Amino acid sequence: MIIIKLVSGAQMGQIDRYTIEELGIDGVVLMEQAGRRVTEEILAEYSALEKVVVLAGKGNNGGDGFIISRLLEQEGIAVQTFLVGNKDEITGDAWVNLEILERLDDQVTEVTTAADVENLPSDLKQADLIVDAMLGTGIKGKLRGLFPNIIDLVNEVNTEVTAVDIPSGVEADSGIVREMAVQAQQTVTFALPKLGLLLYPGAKFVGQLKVVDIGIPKQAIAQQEIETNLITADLATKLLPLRDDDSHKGNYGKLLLVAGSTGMTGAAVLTARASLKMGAGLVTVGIPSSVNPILETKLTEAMTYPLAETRDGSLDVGAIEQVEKLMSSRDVLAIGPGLTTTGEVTTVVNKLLTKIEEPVVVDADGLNVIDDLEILKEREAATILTPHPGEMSRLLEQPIKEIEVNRVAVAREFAVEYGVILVLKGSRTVIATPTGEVYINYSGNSALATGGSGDVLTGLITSLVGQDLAPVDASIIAVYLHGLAAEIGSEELTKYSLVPSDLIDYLPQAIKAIEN
Ligand SMILES: NC(=O)C1=CN([C@@H]2O[C@H](COP(=O)(O)OP(=O)(O)OC[C@H]3O[C@@H](n4cnc5c(N)ncnc54)[C@H](O)[C@@H]3O)[C@@H](O)[C@H]2O)[C@@H](O)CC1
Ligand SMILES: [K+]
Repeated sequence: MIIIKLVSGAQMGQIDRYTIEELGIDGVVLMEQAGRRVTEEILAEYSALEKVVVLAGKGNNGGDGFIISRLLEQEGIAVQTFLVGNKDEITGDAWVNLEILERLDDQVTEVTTAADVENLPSDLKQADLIVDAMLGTGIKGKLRGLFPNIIDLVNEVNTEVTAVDIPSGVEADSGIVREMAVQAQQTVTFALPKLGLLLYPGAKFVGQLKVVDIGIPKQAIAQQEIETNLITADLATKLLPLRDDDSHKGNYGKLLLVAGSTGMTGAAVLTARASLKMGAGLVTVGIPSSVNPILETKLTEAMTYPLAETRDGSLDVGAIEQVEKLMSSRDVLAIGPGLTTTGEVTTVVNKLLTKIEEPVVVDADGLNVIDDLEILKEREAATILTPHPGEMSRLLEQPIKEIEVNRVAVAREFAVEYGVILVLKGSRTVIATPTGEVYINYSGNSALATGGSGDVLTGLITSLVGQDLAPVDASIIAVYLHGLAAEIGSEELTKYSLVPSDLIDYLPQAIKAIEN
């Protein structure tokens, strides 16, 4: 599948409602499929189950749990079902399934008091598997009642857990975990992945994620406007530009990278090398003149251009005209890595953002010195901003924490408001477009959490924009390959030892993996 849509809890609810009310597929039928699919995944994963504990909540997630209890019993497995709540509080489809279970004489034990909770640990410990069907997409606010205690117990025992739809305690819309959530080894989710399964901190609790079809028709999904997509390998493959044998360097873009300053030439080198390795035609690095000789020795294929500088070795306003001139024969500008924020850098960056008529990628110090966001709205060519949460926090004048718990919404609102492509970095990088489309990246690991990896990403994005890719497509491929190179590289070098220049060395393997 090339595009995988990601849904919020509310969107999934709408899809369910449409399926039931407009299409007339009974909710009990959907629930039966849901329970059956989870049971199949459990049986496929665990071949020798003897004892299973199903923990059910009072909503439809619990209803799925009752079905799983019934189906596992039918397989000859000893199942104990606990309902966190009173039986007489159960309604609708969940009630139908609770009744069936009771008619089959499969006991459902109510857990309603602290004393009941104290009795749970021995059963949890003795089980081969716990099925978490307590809370699904219907969770609201802080965990109430006995849930915090029960979730603690589940996480303390050594028994493996399969979560139904979403680990209890994780919010489907955001991945927010208010105080705790069930730590699952496997999560079987219905129809479409929920955002909260991919976004941190929720993602940590999911274990292996399986998305199963429960018979919701495509039409019900199409009827929802879903603007959040998962970046898949297939999507990266589809977008990767082909290279024609009958081509020359002019076909692959002329890049100008304005980067580096005294003490930070490495940033310029990483950006330039990454852009070349991604296939750029011609790369020029504009750098404060006194450090130009360093770049000349560190870079072989790229050209360098000494720019006017102040006494401290950072850009001087004289660089504005120089860059404008250079850009008259270049296709794309990247500005920011290693520039520093001192002296006249602010004026240089802000002026260039208003003057340059080609696409611009702004990163690092380039982002830190934007003093008026309104100038972004006035640009006609594409602008790609690649902040990490700290830079985003400065741009928006909002605490990092608020950005971290709201990555998708923050990125989307900013991209729409200012008409830019926003690449909000972090585990699960979020790319948002001026029309409000969002792409979430799944590749990558903690090896990327080190100074310099952002410079590599900037090089990749700029390179692909230079190769005439739409800015959003360039960002999608770059972010995906960047993460994939980290995954491949850290297999050999470990997540500790992989450094950004290694990322560039592993880029060819990442490209090979997605090349058709
Ligand atoms: N709607 C449908 O047609 C289908 C829904 N399915 C299941 O239904 C689930 C959603 O069901 P519901 O909307 O009933 O919601 P849930 O079952 O996820 O949760 C609702 C229950 O949790 C309680 N609750 C909510 N927040 C709480 C908190 N913070 N602390 C303590 N208790 C809290 C509510 O009082 C209510 O009893 C999905 O996750 C999925 O598992 C599946 O059966 C497939 C079909
Ligand atoms: K659950």
